[in-house]
Amino acid sequence: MRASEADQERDRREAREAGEHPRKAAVFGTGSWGTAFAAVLADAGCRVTLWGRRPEVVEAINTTRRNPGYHPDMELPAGVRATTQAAEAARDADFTVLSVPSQTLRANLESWREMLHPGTVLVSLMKGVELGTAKRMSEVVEEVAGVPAERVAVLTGPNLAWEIAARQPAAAVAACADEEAARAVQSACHTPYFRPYTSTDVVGCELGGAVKNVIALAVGIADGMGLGDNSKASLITRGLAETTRLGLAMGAEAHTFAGLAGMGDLVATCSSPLSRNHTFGTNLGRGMTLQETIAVTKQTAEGVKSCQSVLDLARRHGVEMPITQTVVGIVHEGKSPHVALKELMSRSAKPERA
Ligand SMILES: NC(=O)C1=CN([C@@H]2O[C@H](COP(=O)(O)OP(=O)(O)OC[C@H]3O[C@@H](n4cnc5c(N)ncnc54)[C@H](O)[C@@H]3O)[C@@H](O)[C@H]2O)C=CC1
Ligand SMILES: O=C(CO)COP(=O)(O)O
Repeated sequence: MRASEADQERDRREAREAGEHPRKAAVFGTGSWGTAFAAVLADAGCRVTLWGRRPEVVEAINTTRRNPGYHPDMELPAGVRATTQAAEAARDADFTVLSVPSQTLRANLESWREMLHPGTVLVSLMKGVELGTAKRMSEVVEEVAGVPAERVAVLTGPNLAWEIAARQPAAAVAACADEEAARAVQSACHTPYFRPYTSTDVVGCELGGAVKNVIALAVGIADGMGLGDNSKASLITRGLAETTRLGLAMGAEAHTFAGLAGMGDLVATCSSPLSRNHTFGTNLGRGMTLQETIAVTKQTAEGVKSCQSVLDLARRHGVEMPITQTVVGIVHEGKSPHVALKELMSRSAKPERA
């Protein structure tokens, strides 16, 4: 047993001996990340109830300890059980973890809000911005659940679900306006392979997660067009610059974008064939139409919708986001990647700055 495992086992034993109950987490969403994160929480010592809307998925999890559609090779720990009953999942939960597609959060949470355990900390795993309102997920949670910012946390970082499900080492950020709540989330999901740091910069952490999906679409498009590593590195670097520019205009802290929620997640997502956003972009860059690309995409690629709300935020805050604008042009306005690239490269010359 490694030192940190031994420490954690000792903490759990001491907690049991002190008569403390194991922490309970409800995870709403049995997709790729909800399922993998449920395993992280259970590995960290939480009792976890997963809510899923599809009875056959819930049944498979409870009878085979596997979620065949998303993680056929991962055996879920004994501490995870699933239900289709939201009230059952939410009951007594110290942490209520939300992992449904961002654009469905508002409607889902409206139906769950009466069931939430009083005092629960709501934790968003989602990396999108709501269409129309341009609200970040934590803002939607506060508004719909009627809870203060001090009880709404965000868990983000370079966390491709398949790698976490394989228990490969990764770091993350647990962010909340209330540092103590951020620490509670950190402790609830800290395992020998999953190392969360804390932050109070919720705005920066959420923007890092949402905008990297848009930049990953751009990098995927470039890959699909057959462009090489210089193009990719330029998009990643200038993508981070425009993310930081938006973040600063919205009150985020600059260093967040150099950290796991910014640079870390951007690099992971833009480099990985596991990324749904990157793959979506690659298909577009290879010449598939939007409809063909949507048809072959089986999971949530948040950047496809959120590129519009990110651009909306940029306009509201008077910030230039040329890569985001280019992605919106290709994905939603039928612009050819070749024309869009030419336009991006022919912008006026500028000094390099964030
Ligand atoms: N998969 C990953 O590697 C990571 C994903 N995320 C974020 O986590 C969030 C969830 O993503 P994934 O689990 O990967 O997506 P997914 O596409 O794998 O799963 C989405 C889940 O939501 C369910 N769902 C779809 N529409 C719904 C609706 N209207 N109401 C209720 N449930 C609905 C699906 O049945 C599925 O269980 C996204 O915001 C994503 O950006 C964050 C980090 C890593
Ligand atoms: O957020 C992710 C990794 O941190 C997953 O990225 P995709 O949604 O593009 O698969």
